[in-house]
Amino acid sequence: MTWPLIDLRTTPHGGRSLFAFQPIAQGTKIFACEVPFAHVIYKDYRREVCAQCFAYAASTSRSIGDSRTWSIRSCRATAETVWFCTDECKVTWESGAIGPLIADVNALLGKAKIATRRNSARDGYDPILPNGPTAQITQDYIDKAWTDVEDLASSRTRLSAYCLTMNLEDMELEISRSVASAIVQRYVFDHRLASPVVSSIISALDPWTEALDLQSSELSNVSVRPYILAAHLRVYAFLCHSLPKHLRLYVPTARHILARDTGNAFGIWDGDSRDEMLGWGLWAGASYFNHSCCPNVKKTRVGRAMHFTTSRSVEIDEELCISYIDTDQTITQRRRDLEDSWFFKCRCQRCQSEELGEASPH
Ligand SMILES: C[S@@+](CC[C@H](N)C(=O)[O-])C[C@H]1O[C@@H](n2cnc3c(N)ncnc32)[C@H](O)[C@@H]1O
Repeated sequence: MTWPLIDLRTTPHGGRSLFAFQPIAQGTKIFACEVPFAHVIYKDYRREVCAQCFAYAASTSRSIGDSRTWSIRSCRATAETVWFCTDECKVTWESGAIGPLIADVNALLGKAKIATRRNSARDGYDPILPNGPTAQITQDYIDKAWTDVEDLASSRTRLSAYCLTMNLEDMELEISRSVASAIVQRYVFDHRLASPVVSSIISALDPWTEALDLQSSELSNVSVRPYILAAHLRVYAFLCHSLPKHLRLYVPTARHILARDTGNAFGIWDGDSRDEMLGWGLWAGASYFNHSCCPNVKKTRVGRAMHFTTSRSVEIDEELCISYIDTDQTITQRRRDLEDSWFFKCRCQRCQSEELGEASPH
């Protein structure tokens, strides 16, 4: 699928961004990404979220007493049980190559996590970090930590010893599942078990290459939240230890996926009201949209797909932006949200003119 109305260009203010190739009327669908390249639904929501279309059971229950979980399920001996909103979703999921393989892998990861619980005395220190967790964060420090964990993973004996006492946390298991879902997709495409759903912005790229082409936020993320590095190293070690051999080959790419997850992934929400975040996903092509505090594009999740529609008419060569945050806030709150969670200073037109207003004498 090609998208003739949009064009990827480099900006002076925010890396690459999408622009209008021609004037576009309000309400036009300019891009859709049919499936997430990596995703996870949080453990607590798995019975309530359809594994095929991500429909949330509680959104459809009309009165008190209505069931808030789905009852149609797929349970194969080798796989994690998953639930569906309709028989149609179940049939679609079961006839695809990717969903059942991800469920198989998730069953393995769930069992492997239980084995890591044997030592529950981690108390904040993890030998996987070089020089302890308080060292200054630089790119060299991060690179050294990754070299060390790759070295650990090169010996099955040392890796097993480490993993059996690592006490992987629940959120680290969720991150592992998300990375594993990308690895399964790569495996399926490489072995031609299914054709990739190509909905690329850069049409020559397959979804895997496109995901790895996204901007990395590794250094900014780890600098703001140093504990993320230890979590990512544990996820890497855990995946090297737990995945079957044919998938383990792809684990070296985990660092690149993890570096691109924060800063590019979208939350999977229950609906427009965004009361509950059910998990997250990486819709690779969709992450080329920059942010604006006065956006002209609206992002909507339609089942597994992300659709992008103009929210007003757009002129030729105008930048096409969504909003990453609540834009009803003041410039100070917006800046704080973008800098804390997205690690950048917003250079959109609204922020620039509000900045000038702040600077000018009253
Ligand atoms: C999801 S990516 C968007 C695509 C990205 N520009 C690229 O080249 O891959 C988000 C990153 O784009 C940049 N960005 C997005 N919106 C911006 C804005 N309004 N002002 C400055 N930088 C922005 C920031 O570096 C941010 O971390």
